[in-house]
Amino acid sequence: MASMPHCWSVPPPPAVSARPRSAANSLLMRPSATCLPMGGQLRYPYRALSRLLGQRSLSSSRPSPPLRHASLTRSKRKASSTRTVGSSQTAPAETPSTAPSGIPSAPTTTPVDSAGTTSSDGESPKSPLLRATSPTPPEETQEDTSGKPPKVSWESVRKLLRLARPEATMVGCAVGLLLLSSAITMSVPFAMGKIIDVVATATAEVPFGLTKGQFFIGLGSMFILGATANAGRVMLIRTAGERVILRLRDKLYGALIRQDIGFFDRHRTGDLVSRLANDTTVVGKSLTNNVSDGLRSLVMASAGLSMMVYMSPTLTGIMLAIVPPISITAVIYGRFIRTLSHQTQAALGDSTKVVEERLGNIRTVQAFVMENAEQELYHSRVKRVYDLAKREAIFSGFFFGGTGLFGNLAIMAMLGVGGNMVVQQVMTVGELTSFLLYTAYVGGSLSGLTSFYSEIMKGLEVSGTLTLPNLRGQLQFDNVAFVYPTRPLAPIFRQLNVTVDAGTVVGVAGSSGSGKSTLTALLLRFYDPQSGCVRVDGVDIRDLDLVWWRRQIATVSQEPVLFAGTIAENVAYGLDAGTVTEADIHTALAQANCDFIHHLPEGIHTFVGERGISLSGGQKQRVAIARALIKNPRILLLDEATSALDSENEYLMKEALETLTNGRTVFTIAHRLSTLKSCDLIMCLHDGDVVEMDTFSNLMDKPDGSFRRLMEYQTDAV
Ligand SMILES: Nc1ncnc2c1ncn2[C@@H]1O[C@H](COP(=O)(O)OP(=O)(O)OP(=O)(O)O)[C@@H](O)[C@H]1O
Repeated sequence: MASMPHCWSVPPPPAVSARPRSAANSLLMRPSATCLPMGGQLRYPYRALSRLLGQRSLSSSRPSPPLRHASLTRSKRKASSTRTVGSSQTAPAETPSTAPSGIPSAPTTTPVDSAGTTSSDGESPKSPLLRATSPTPPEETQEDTSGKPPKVSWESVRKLLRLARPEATMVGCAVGLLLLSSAITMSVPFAMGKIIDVVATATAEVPFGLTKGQFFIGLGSMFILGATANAGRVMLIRTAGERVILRLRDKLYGALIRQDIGFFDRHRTGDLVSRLANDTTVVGKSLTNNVSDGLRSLVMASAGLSMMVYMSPTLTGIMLAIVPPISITAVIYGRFIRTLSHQTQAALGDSTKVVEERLGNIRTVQAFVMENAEQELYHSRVKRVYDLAKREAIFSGFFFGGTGLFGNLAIMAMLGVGGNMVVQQVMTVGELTSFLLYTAYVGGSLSGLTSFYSEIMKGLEVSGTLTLPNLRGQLQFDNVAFVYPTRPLAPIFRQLNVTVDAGTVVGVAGSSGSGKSTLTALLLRFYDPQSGCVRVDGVDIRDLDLVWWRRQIATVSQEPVLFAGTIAENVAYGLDAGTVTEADIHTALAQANCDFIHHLPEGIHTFVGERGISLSGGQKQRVAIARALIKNPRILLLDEATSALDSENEYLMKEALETLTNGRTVFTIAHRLSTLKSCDLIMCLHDGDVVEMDTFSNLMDKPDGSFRRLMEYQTDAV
C-alpha cells in the first residue's frame, strides 16, 4: 500500500518550457496541458489567436483574392514550401496518463515542441496590439512582462467554442462515449475492492449473487466495453481537433496577411509563424480535448466524491479537512512559480529575437565586424533566461517536494484511521482500498477541471466597401494627425492640410524624417490617421474597398522588392491570374526599357533569385516600373533612388518613368534636381506640415524659402 500512488502525486518540476498550470492542478496530478513551450507571451494562444482572427485588420472584412503571379511556372514550388508553414511539428500528443498502479488519471495532452521554437510577440495582455486606427495611449503600448495571466472572458470563450461548432456531431458522439467510459472507469475502484474481499475472504459475498467466475468474466467484459468507448472517444475528439486546427490555420493566415502594416511593425515574422504553427494547434486541441477532458473530469470527480461519502463519511471528512488548506497554499505558491515561468518565457523570447534579427542580417553583422559584440549581447540574454530558470527550478523544487510531503502525510493519516476502522470491522480491507483508489481518481479528475484563459479583442469594425468607377485621382490630406503606433509620443503630422489635383506630378521634398514616406504610407492605408482623413476625389479613403483602392495605386520605391520568382511573375505580382497575358508582360517590360530580358536565356521566365539578387539595381528598378505600368494605376507613388546609376541606366530609368507618370497623379519623393525640376509642383514638408507648395522655379526664387534652403544643403548645384 505504501507504494500506491496517491492523489497528490505530482508531475516532475516544470522545465523552462513547461509551466505549472496552477498549484492546485499540479498538486493533484496533471502537468499543464494547454500551453506550448514557446517564448514570450505565447502563453495565451486563445486570446492571441482570437485577437488575430477577430482583429479589425484594414482589409479583414472581405475575402481578398489571393496574391497571384501571372505566369506561374514556379508557383507550385512556392506552394509546396508554404505548406510546411504550420505543419504539425508541434502537435500535442495525447498521453493517457496512467499511474503506476494502473490507476488511470485524466488523459493528459502533452505538448510536444519538436522544433523547440521559442518566440515572443511581446504582446501585452492589456495592450490593444492590433487596434489599427484608434490612438493608442502610450502606456498601453508597453509590453507586459509581468507574466500575469490575462483575465478570462466568457465572451471570448464562447467565441472560441464557436470554432468547434462544425464538429458538434463528432464531439457529441465522443461525449457519449466519454460518459460511458467514465462510468465504467468509476466502477473500477469499487470492483477492485470487491476483488480483494472476494479473493482474500472466503466468506465474502460475490456481488449480484454471481459466482466468482461470472464476476470476473463480467468485470473483464465491462473493461473491454470501457476500453472500446475510450478508444472511440479519443479517435473522434482528436479528429475533430485536427479539423478545427485546419480551419483555424486557414483563417489565421488569411487574417495575418490582411493586417495593417503597423501590426507587422510590432510583431516579428517568427512569432507569427509560431502562432500559425503552434497556437492554432493549442487552441484547436484545447477546444475539443478540453471539452472532452473537462466533462470527463467533472463526471469522475463528482461520481468519485459521492462514492467516497457512500463508503466512509468519516474518512471523506478527514480528506476534506486536510486537502483544502494544502491546496490553497499550493495555489498561491504555484501562481508565484507560474509568474516566474512566464518571465522566463519572455526572456527566452527576447533571446530568440536577437538570434532571428542578427542571423537574418548576418551580412551587416559581419560587415561591421560585430560578431563578438553580438555574441556578448546574446549571452546576456540567455544568461537572463538561465537566471530566471534557475530561480524557477529552486522554487519548483520546494513546491513539488513540499506538496509531495504533505500528500504522503495525508495518505498516512488516512491509512492510520482507515486501518483502525478495518481492525474495528467498520469497513473491509477491500472497501478501504476502494476508498483510497477513489481518492486518487477524484484527485486526478479535479486536475482536469481547468478553465480556458482568454480575452478577445472585441468590436470588429466594418471596413469600407466603396469603389469609384470614374476615379480621377484628386488627393487631399484633410487635417490629418498621425503618430506611428509604436511611437505614440512622436507625432509625425499634427494638422496636415494639402490638396493635389488629379494628374499632377508632385515632388515631395523635405529634410530626412520630415514625413515624406509617411505620406505615401497613409495613401496606401498601411496606416490610418488618428484624426482627419485622406480623401480621393472627395471620398474618405477609409470608405473605399481597400483591395480596390490599393489596386489604383502603384509604387516604385528606392529599392524595389522583387521576389524569388521569374521576371514575369514579378511583373504580374498582385494581378488576378488570367487577367494578364505574356504579351501584356512583354509590353510593360518594353515600356519600362527592360530590353535586357532579351539577353537572358529564359527571357521573362528567368528566375531572379531571392529579392531579385541576380539583377542589377537599375534592372530591378525597371522591372518594378514594368510592374507598376501593367497595373495601369491612377495614382503613382515614387521614391526616387538616391544612389547614382550609371548614365545609361539613368537615361533608361528616366524614360521609363516618364511613360509611367504620364497622365497620373504622382507623389514622388524626389532627390535629384532634374526630377524635382520636371515635377508640376513641389510640396516641401517641414516638421509635419507642408510649409511650401509651388512650382520648382517659384520656390527657387524665394531667397529664404525652405525648399531653396533644402536644395542648398542637398546639392551644390544651386
Ligand atoms: N514604422 C515606423 N514606426 C515608427 N516610426 C517611424 C516608422 N517609420 C518612420 N518612422 C519615423 O517617422 C518619422 C518620419 O519618417 P519618414 O520615413 O516619413 O520620413 P522621410 O521624410 O521619408 O525621411 P527620409 O527622407 O529619411 O526617408 C521619422 O522620425 C521616422 O523615424
